[in-house]
Amino acid sequence: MTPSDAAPAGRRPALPRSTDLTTPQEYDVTGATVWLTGLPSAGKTTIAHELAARLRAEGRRVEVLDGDEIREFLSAGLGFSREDRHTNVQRIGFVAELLASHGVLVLVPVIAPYADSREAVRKRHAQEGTPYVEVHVATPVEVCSVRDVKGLYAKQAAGELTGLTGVDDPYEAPQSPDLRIESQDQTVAESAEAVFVLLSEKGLA
Ligand SMILES: Nc1ncnc2c1ncn2[C@@H]1O[C@H](COP(=O)(O)OS(=O)(=O)O)[C@@H](OP(=O)(O)O)[C@H]1O
Ligand SMILES: Nc1ncnc2c1ncn2[C@@H]1O[C@H](COP(=O)(O)OP(=O)(O)O)[C@@H](O)[C@H]1O
Repeated sequence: MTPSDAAPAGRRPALPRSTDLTTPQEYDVTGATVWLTGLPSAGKTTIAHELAARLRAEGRRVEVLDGDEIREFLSAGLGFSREDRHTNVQRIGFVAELLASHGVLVLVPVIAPYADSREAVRKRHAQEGTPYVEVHVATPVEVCSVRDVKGLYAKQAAGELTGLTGVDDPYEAPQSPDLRIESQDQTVAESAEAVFVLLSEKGLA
């Protein structure tokens, strides 16, 4: 590596400028992690997929790191204790940052209930110089429990499940997210559009 190739402190080296990449856009484009935090049934997954479709239509490379899929593979064996949730969130944050550092827009619809876990992910991104955006899907628990997409609120109420985030397990709401979405007052398209506008304003979409 020559001195001119050296990366700024804390940043992994950029891809070398070589002729074997098909187009300059492949490495000039800025990636980012967009973390959608909120209660079960808040709308995180739905907004992520709506936004992903919109971004792909604009020609962006997008990955959705879905919480359920991650728990099936990368975080197989982890439960919902505070420690396991922290480990899960750090693993997802690690993968998200890697992808984002290579120009991918990474959408992460994962509860991430603890402020210190989210802060650690934000710090990792800052250390690597990778953009990180926090979106709080702030749907009230009363609305989430009526939606109850996976039947978890009903199970908790029936005594078949304990430790449900926002009911009998903590959810530490972000104090100053980059965006707060009140999904109970919006259509899915409006919620996704709000994130898209934010990304555009930040030069990330
Ligand atoms: N006890 C309890 N509390 C909260 N959520 C629960 C629980 N048990 C199962 N689930 C379902 O697990 C889905 C994935 O959780 P996450 O990986 O996003 O959670 S965490 O960030 O590790 O806390 C999460 O998905 P979403 O509903 O999409 O949020 C829940 O449906
Ligand atoms: N503005 C909105 N944004 C996102 N979801 C919404 C909105 N309005 C209604 N919904 C509905 O709420 C439910 C949210 O479910 P889901 O996306 O799986 O939540 P989560 O991933 O947060 O657990 C879906 O049935 C979705 O259609």
